[in-house]
Amino acid sequence: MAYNSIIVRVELNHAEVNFGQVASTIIAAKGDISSIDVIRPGSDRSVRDITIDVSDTAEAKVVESLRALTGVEVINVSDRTFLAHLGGKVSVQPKLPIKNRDDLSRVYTPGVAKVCTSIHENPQKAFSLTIKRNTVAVISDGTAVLGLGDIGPYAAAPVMEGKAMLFKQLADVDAFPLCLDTKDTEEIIRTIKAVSPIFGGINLEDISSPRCFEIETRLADELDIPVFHDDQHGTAVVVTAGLINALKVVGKRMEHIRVVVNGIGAAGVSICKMLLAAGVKRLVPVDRDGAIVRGGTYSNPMWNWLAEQPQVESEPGTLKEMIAGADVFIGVSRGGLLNAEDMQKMAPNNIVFAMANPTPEIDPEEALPHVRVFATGRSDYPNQINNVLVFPGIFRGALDCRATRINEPMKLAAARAIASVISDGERSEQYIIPGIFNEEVVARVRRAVVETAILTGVSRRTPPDFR
Ligand SMILES: NC(=O)C1=CN([C@@H]2O[C@H](COP(=O)(O)OP(=O)(O)OC[C@H]3O[C@@H](n4cnc5c(N)ncnc54)[C@H](O)[C@@H]3O)[C@@H](O)[C@H]2O)C=CC1
Ligand SMILES: CC(=O)C(=O)O
Ligand SMILES: [Mg+2]
Repeated sequence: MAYNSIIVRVELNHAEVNFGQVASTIIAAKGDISSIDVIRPGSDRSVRDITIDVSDTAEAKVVESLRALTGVEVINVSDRTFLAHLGGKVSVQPKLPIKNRDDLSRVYTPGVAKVCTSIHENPQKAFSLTIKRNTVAVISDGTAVLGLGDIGPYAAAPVMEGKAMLFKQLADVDAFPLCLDTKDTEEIIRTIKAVSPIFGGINLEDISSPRCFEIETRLADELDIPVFHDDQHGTAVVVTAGLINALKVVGKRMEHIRVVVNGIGAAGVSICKMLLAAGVKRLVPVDRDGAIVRGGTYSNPMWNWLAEQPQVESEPGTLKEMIAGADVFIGVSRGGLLNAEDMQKMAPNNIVFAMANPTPEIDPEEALPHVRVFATGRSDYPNQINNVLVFPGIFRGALDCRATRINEPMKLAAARAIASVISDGERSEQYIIPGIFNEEVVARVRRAVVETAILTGVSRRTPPDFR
């Protein structure tokens, strides 16, 4: 169930109603009052803003009950989430002021010309003399936005702006959202290559599979800056980190577990690949039409790759059949596919990562009594497994060492670094993955990424703290 925060502005006629009755009405309609602001006091009438946390399903009921209360006039209902988006969420700020003509002639023409000439003579100077060294593009075509599907480039923008905010706040990376009005693979590749000179890295986001695989591979090969499809690799890294710790909690090992991954799209393919690299020996990838089996033939080339892996089971079946006896379920598909009965069919000491956003594959309240370690992609339950734990630190490290790419060893090092933030004494069912605001996360991921980039020969610079 999704929760929202609304602000209801009400005028109370004190001869007919008191605030206690208003509060009781809200609570009876399943709203939770988090703050009250008096906008206009008065002995006969007063105006107040009441901030109410409420589930999606109860929101209309709360407002209707207030409207029905004698002596209450509902003046306005505003949704705090929409308010936070008014005018967008990011802006571009100059780093120095232009106070006089002298400043002007330095940052712009004529002074700027000699800097341009210098970069023309040595293009590598773009890293030191432009925003390239700290700027990443967050690029989507809007075809697989969260679990909402193909909602197009305009509707994708709030997610891309949100990622840009997270890049800046968590890792001081300047990120710019770009939403492309094309779904054509070649046109996307051409466009990204054409805009790439100003960027030090490309974070691909919410591009549906299987196009995302070719787009990323081609760009990574054809550009000399890191190209990272966050939904594939960011997700695989954070899942691997969470699983390393969850297995320690339940006392199982990668080599012995049977894992069902549901939703073999961008995130699912990359998760399967990383789990195989991490030592999983029994893997059941499942998509809409059921299990992808060893020896099967599919139109999706990545599914064919999976069908060739010896660790992939050969038994066909639906998700509900395949989940029986599984030690681990990882969902990167869509919301509301499973129920308590399915959880009960799993092996004892089961681990469930229901990561579809914004609605997980199973309602957490329904799952929790039947699952030993439970995680979602959401921030309102413990164990938020979300790629936001990965992309800021990975790019911080890659930019700092001017990596030409983000390779497999760098991703595995990042996963281990995230898992290592939680000590043996701290680890528990409710704490397998560090919180997003834990400053150790970016610091450790950055360090692991830079060290591994240097070791694997993809860095072009050694940051001062590594010399
Ligand atoms: N928590 C996190 O950090 C992340 C969560 N996700 C979530 O994972 C989901 C998938 O994301 P992407 O891989 O980027 O999308 P995608 O569009 O590339 O892949 C989705 C896959 O799920 C499959 N699918 C849809 N309905 C299904 C069903 N009923 N049963 C089995 N498979 C089904 C589709 O056929 C497709 O292969 C989304 O809900 C997204 O929000 C994705 C990335 C990170
Ligand atoms: C978190 C994320 O990237 C997604 O749900 O698509
Ligand atoms: Mg995404």
